[in-house]
Amino acid sequence: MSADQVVVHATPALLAESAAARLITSIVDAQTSRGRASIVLTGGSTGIAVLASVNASPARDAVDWQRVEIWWGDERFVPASDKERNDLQAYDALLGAVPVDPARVHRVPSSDGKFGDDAAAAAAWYADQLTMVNNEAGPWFDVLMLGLGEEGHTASIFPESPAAYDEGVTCAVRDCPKPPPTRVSMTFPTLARADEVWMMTAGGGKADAVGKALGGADRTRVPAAGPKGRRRTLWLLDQAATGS
Ligand SMILES: O=C(O)[C@H](O)[C@@H](O)[C@H](O)[C@H](O)COP(=O)(O)O
Repeated sequence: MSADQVVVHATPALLAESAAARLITSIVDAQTSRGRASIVLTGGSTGIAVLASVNASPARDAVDWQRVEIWWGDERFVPASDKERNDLQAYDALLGAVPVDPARVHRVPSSDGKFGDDAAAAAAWYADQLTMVNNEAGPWFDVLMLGLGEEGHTASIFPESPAAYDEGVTCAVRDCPKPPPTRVSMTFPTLARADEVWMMTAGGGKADAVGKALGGADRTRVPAAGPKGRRRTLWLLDQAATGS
């Protein structure tokens, strides 16, 4: 596994624009070489800003949006219409403006969906979808995007939480320190199934977590240290998140 690569941009806006350009190119490259592309979206301000930048990009429609498999690394387990939903924020930022194939947009069930308030059942269903769709050898995802929190969480895996030790495909997260409290998250084994992992964050508040993760912290204590791409792991940061 190659060493993590760090790319630093002067501002959060440049980070979002650059990551958006990188994402468009990565999807086009995957579709050219493999006939399809599979990406994992993240919630959080940086993750959504990247999607908005993709939508605003003149190159947006270089992507064949019909042939993109779209997943979420984590989702807030709230009603489908709740603006806290990562999928709703992704639709507002990008997915509502491009011709995605609904059958290829893999949304995590909501708390008012077919499993009611059973987050574990929703997580299990999502795990089944992941294993059913990704039934070939090799990476499940071309690009897996993640944010991270000031205390080092990524997706909805928080330090020293049960999710940090879960060896399944997905898990239900309860009493999450970051509201909303109940979520569904991919686990470390699933976050390890990407060709490329992009850790994307901005702001001085994240500098300590970034430094610890890049410094080889244990993933159970600093979950952002865990996810690594099979071919490449990129840290896409603004200057403030480097702490310098
Ligand atoms: O659903 C979520 O909340 C996200 O997946 C979460 O992991 C997020 O990416 C980080 O908390 C960073 O969020 P910010 O970029 O807003 O700080």
